[in-house]
Amino acid sequence: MLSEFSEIQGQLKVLCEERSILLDTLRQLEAANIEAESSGIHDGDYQLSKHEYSGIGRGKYSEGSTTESSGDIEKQELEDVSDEDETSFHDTKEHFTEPAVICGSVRGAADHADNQKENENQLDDVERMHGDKEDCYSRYAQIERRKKLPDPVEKEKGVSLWSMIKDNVGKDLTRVCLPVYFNEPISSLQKCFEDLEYSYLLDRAYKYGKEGNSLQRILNVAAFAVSGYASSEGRHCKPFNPLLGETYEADFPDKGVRFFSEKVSHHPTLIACHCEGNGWKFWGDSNLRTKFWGRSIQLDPVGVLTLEFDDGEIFQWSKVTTTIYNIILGKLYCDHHGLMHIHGNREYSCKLKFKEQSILDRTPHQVHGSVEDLLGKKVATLTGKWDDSMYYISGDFSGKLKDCNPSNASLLWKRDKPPSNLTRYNLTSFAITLNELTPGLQKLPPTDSRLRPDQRHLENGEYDRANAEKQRLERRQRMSRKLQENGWKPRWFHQDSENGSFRYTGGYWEAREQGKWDGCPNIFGEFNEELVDSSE
Ligand SMILES: CC(C)CCC[C@@H](C)[C@H]1CC[C@H]2[C@@H]3CC=C4C[C@@H](O)CC[C@]4(C)[C@H]3CC[C@]12C
Repeated sequence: MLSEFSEIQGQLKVLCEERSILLDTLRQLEAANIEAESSGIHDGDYQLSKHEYSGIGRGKYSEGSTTESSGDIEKQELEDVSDEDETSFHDTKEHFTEPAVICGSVRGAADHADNQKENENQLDDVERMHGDKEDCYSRYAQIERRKKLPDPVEKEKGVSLWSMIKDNVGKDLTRVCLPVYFNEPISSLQKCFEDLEYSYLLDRAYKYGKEGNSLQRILNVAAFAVSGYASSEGRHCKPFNPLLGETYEADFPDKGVRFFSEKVSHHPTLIACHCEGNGWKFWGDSNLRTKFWGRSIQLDPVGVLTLEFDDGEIFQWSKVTTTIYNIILGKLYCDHHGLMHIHGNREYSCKLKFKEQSILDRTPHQVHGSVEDLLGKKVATLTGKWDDSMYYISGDFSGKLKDCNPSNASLLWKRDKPPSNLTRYNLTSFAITLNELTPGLQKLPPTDSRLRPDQRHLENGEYDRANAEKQRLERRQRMSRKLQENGWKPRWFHQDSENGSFRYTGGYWEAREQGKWDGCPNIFGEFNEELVDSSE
């Protein structure tokens, strides 16, 4: 009896080991997949050698396999982001762990010298600021949105993963479909809208600028640029790579914004977006340049984001580098680092430094920076963390943050609390609402991400069906190169012939009003598979 038990225990141990090796291998595959997608190489362009697969079977794996499989990927060197000649920033962790905060949204930066005595409790201030946020919202219609994802229909199955690998040993990866196991039920088009979760900062920036407070305007814009990163904390799954021509609309009257995005190119992968709020417009297109470092992947977003206020003030910036660590072994996490320069066309510009996390760093995710006037004089200092909050102090404290009294710090932005119903995807409350088919969405075009079947099945926890559909749609995706070569054009964006950036051509919301979707093909439907083969 005892020996039987220990035998079973031994078998279990072997199975567990095999499972974790399998998961690591899948991570590697998926990592190669990310690299390929963003370099314009499609999922099917890999070959995984029999040697590597049989390695899995034997309980070993080759660490270099992803590098090998991505051998033909165009390797682009990174621009050297040298910050040496930039502002020298001081580590503020001693001073800003528990600052007493004055709400940035209530007063202008200039008043602060008189208000040093004010030592209010941080919580009250956050509430006060959030009260201000509510004020912004209450003008708009309220829409009832879901608080959690649907309960999964099936249980998650490790076993089917194993059989997937087992069944594909030695096969050309063109024929292998990577399982949805590593995906989150959100497409990259929807993920772009996550950057607008804290769009109230832009409403606030607009209001301040209109009142003549341009310093508060840029401070809120800077907080907005940082706030977009908050949702990436604790997220370990990959968004769905949209099909060419796939779109996503987000009409959020409750936030006073309307967002629209389209996948405008598959080779290279490019997404364009356009968002309108009260008194401002925000647009951009994004492409990722990737570098594979063995254990980590570095993603460098290429492209400029533009924010234009109705009074003509414009701000432009680019996103910083994101590195995903531990893609082979260990706990996967991502960090954002580098310099973000927010260029304004009027009085102020802003420089923000996202500090690279080091192993010994007790306070990771720090962001420091300053606002400069036209003469380069620092008029305000910013400090905070991209996954938590941003504060400012008026005046130049970049060189002497240590001497400054933390009660001067004013809160600009604080991240919302995580939802009470955490899923394995770690979506924020906002992200949970993005793929919901709310009652008002009957007139969606056939290209909307919400109608993508594999993503819907994953959201419902129907993993087998999701995998089958993903495989079918990936075959369709392989036609994209041919389509583009044959002159395929985005439906809602136009590429500027001079700088290559994409601008919204208009008409989407008007077409939606009438439910008229001429020129919007049923990209998720059935297609002629012969066309796929001829394109390869
Ligand atoms: C199996 C492995 C390697 C899966 C890793 C998946 C996750 C962590 C990766 C896949 C794609 C990544 C995203 C791709 C693009 C951007 C835009 C950038 O401006 C901010 C980071 C962000 C939002 C990345 C965050 C991390 C991310 C979601």
